[in-house]
Amino acid sequence: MGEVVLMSDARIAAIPVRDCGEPLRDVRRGGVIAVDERKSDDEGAFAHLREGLLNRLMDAQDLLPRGVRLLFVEGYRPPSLQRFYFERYADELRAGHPEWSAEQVGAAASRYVSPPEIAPHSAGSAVDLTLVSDDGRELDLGTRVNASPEESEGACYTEAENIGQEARANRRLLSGVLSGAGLVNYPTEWWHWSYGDRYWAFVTGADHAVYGPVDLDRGLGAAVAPSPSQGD
Ligand SMILES: C[C@@H](N)C(=O)N[C@H](C)C(=O)O
Ligand SMILES: [Zn+2]
Repeated sequence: MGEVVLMSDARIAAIPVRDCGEPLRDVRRGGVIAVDERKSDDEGAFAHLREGLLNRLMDAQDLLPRGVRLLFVEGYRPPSLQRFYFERYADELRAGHPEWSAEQVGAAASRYVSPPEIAPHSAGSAVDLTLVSDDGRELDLGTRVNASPEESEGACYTEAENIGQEARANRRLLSGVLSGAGLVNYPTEWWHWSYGDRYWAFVTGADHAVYGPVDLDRGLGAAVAPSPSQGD
């Protein structure tokens, strides 16, 4: 397995954000991408992505062989929800490892949930997804989407070796089409991919991220971009 750089790494937070102001779009419009409702919320926030990411997802869909589709699970996540996920998991880790320092808890938590300050989902620049057959059956990717490192004994890591051959082949297929469309993977989660955020900038060598945190503008599904220098 190659080096795993966690979201909590100081090199990620150090990357400046110059938000391009692109809107959020609803993935459900147009019906090109299959959408799973397991993360749905009253406002449909979960189904939103930055336009540039959605376009790339549609490119990736086109690269898949006949009979296989992307299954979108979660995109935009309001900062309050991100904080809730992060704190809940950090609490679990603290309870299991009372001897850990705050830094150890933060790093371990960021294997599975991004620190709220840099969260790509809250920028509309990350997507959790898997593969389905035409008849809606989820393909074997080795673990369920959102299996934690503890639950999956590390099999959630994209390059984990404790998964079967079919799951490995399906991960290769998913990685091939998403990388081909310009997305980058978070290596602790086979289902988490992003474009335009700080992690993407780190992996691709871009000198800044193009998407920072946004608010969902109710009704319009547009993004309210923060000040362009945010994160500098
Ligand atoms: C919680 C999981 N679905 C996820 O999205 N994790 C990444 C690292 C995140 O929170 O950005
Ligand atoms: Zn994710």
